[in-house]
Amino acid sequence: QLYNETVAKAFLQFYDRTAQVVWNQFMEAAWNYVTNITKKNQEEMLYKDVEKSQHTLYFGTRARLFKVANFQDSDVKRMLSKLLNVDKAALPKEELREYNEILAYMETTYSMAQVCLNEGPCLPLEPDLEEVMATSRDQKELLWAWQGWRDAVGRQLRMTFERYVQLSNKAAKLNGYQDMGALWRSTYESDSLQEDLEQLFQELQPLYLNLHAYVRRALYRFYGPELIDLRGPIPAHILGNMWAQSWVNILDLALPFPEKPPEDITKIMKGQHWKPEKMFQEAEKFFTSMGLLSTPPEFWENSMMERPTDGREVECHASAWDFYNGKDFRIKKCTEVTIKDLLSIFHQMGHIQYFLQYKNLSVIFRAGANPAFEEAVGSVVTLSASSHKHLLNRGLLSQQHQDKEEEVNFLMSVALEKIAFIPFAYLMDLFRWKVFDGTIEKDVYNQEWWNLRLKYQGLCPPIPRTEEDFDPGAKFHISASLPYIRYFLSLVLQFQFHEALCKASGHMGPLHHCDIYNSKEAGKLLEDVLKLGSSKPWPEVLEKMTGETKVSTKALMTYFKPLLNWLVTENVRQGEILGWPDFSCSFEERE
Ligand SMILES: O=C(CCC(O)(O)[C@H](Cc1ccccc1)NC(=O)c1ccccc1)N[C@@H](Cc1ccccc1)C(=O)O
Ligand SMILES: [Zn+2]
Repeated sequence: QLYNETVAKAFLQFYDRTAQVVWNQFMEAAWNYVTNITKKNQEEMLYKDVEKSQHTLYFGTRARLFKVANFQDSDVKRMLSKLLNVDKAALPKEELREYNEILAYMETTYSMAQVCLNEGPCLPLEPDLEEVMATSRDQKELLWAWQGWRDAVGRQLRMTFERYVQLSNKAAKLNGYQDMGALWRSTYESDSLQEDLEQLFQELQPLYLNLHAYVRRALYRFYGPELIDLRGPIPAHILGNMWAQSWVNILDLALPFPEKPPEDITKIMKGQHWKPEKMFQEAEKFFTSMGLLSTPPEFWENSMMERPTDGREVECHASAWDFYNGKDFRIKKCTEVTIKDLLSIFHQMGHIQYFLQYKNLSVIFRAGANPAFEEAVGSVVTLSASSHKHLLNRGLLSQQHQDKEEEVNFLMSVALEKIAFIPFAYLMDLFRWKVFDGTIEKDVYNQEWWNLRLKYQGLCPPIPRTEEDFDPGAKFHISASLPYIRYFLSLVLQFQFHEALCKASGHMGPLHHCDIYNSKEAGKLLEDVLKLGSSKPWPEVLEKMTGETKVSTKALMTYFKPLLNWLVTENVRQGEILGWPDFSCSFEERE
C-alpha cells in the first residue's frame, strides 16, 4: 500500500536532511540571542523558531499516515513514533507566537535581573548574588539577597506564568496528552514513572533526614536559637545557596572534624593562575584520557567561556549546545576560577561528549537515552574529578593521604552537594506536575510551593510570603520552562554509572576512592552507551552499562555508607530529632 516501509525510510531520510538545516539555523539564532540579548536578536530567534515548528508540524502530521504495526524495522518504527509528538508546534499560529514570546520574556527576565544596593551598584545573580549567598554569614545580608532576587524575578513572572501554564496544557492536549506534565513524563517511556520516583525518594530519606538534622545543629551553634528551632524546619536563606539546593558552601560550619579542614582548591587554582580556558582544557583532557572523543576546533573558536566585558547582556546559566551539523558544538558559561565552576565545566563537557558520540545518528536519535542520562554523563565524571586521588594526581591538592577523619570530612562535602539536592530536585517537578494537572490552582501557587519545600526539604521561608510572590520563578529552570526531574534521576544514576565504570576500570576498594581518569576500559563502556543516543529504550542502555535494567539507589548508599554511619552515631549522641515535628515557620524573633 502507499505508505509502506520503503516509503517510510525515504520519508525519514528527507526529514533528517531538512531537519539538520532548520535546527542548525534555529540554534544559531538562539545562540546569538542568549549571548547578546537584544530585541532584534529575539525577533530573529522567534522567526527561526516558527520555521522549526512549521517543519516539525509538516512531518509530524505526515508521520501519522504510516501504519507502523506491520513494519519490520524497529528503528523506522521508533523514529516515526518520535515524530508524532510535535510539542508546541501543535498550537495555532497566533498562540504559538504568544507562547514563544512568553518563553522568551520569562527566560530573559531571569537572565537580566539584578538586585540594587541602596546607593550604589546593582548586582547580577552570577557571580555577585551567588557569592553573597555562598560566603556571607550575616543573616540580614543573606535575607537582603534572598528577598531581593525573588522580588526582581519571581514577582515579575507571576502573571506570565499563569498564561504559560494555559498554553502549555493546550499544546499538550493537542498532542494527545492530559496536560504538559504528562507530556514531560512521557520522555521516560514508563507507565510507572511516578511510583518508581517516589520509591527512590523514600529509599534516600534516611540519608537526607540525618544530614538535615546534623546541619540544623551546626547552624544552631552558629546562628543560635533565635534563628534555629532544633525540632523545626531550617530557614532557606542560610544554607549557602540561593535556592538551598546545595549546602556545600556552609561546609565550614558543618565540618565533622574542624581541626582537619580540607585544602581550599579555589585558592590553589588561583595561586596556580588558572584561567577559564585551562579549566575547559582540563575537563576535555579527562574525557580524552579515557579514549573518548576530543572537541573540534569550532568548540574552542565559538564557545562563550566568560561573561563578555563589552556590555552585552547574556544569559549566564551554563549550557551545552549541539548545532546539529556534526561539527559545531559549544558551551556557554560565565566562568569564574573556582572549583565549583571547574566541576560545572566537567558537567557541561559531559553533554558535549554525548553530542560527539551520537553525531552520526539521525537527528531524531541525537539525544540521551533519556534526559537523566544526559545529565548523569557529566556528573559521573565529576565524581572521579572531585576525588582526593584525582585532585592530588592533577596537582590541585598537596596532602598525600587522608586519614579516617579527613575522609569523613570529604564525604560530608560531597553529601552537602549531592544529598541536600535530592528533595529539591524531586519537588521541582512535583510542583509543576500539580500546576499542570490543576491540583495546584493559580491563586495558591506560592503557598503550595512552600508546602512542598517544607514537606520534602524541611525548609521555611525566612520571611512571610504572599501570593504577590512567585518564589518558584526565581529558579532558572522554571523561568526557562526546563523540566527538572532529570536531575533527580541523574543523581541516582550517576552513582550507578560510577560503580559500573569503576568496576570496568579495575578499581578495588571504597567507591569514593575511585577515579576513572585514564581508564580506557571505562571509556569503552561509556562510549558504547553514549553512541546509542536515544535509539534504544533506556532500560536496555542502562543494562548495557550496569547489567541492571532498573535505576537503583544501591551504589549511592554504598558510596555514602561511611558517612551515614558517622551521621547516625553523631545524631544519636546529640539526641537529635530527625525531621521537623515543629512544622510551623515562625517569623517573630524567637524569645
Ligand atoms: O542547570 C544545571 C546545569 C545546566 C545544564 O547543563 O543542565 C543545562 C540546562 C539548560 C540550559 C539551557 C537550555 C537547556 C538546558 N543543560 C544543557 O546544557 C543540556 C542538556 C541536555 C542536552 C544538551 C544540553 N544544573 C542544575 C542541577 C545541577 C546539576 C549538577 C550539579 C548541580 C546542580 C542546576 O544548576 O540547578
Ligand atoms: Zn546538564
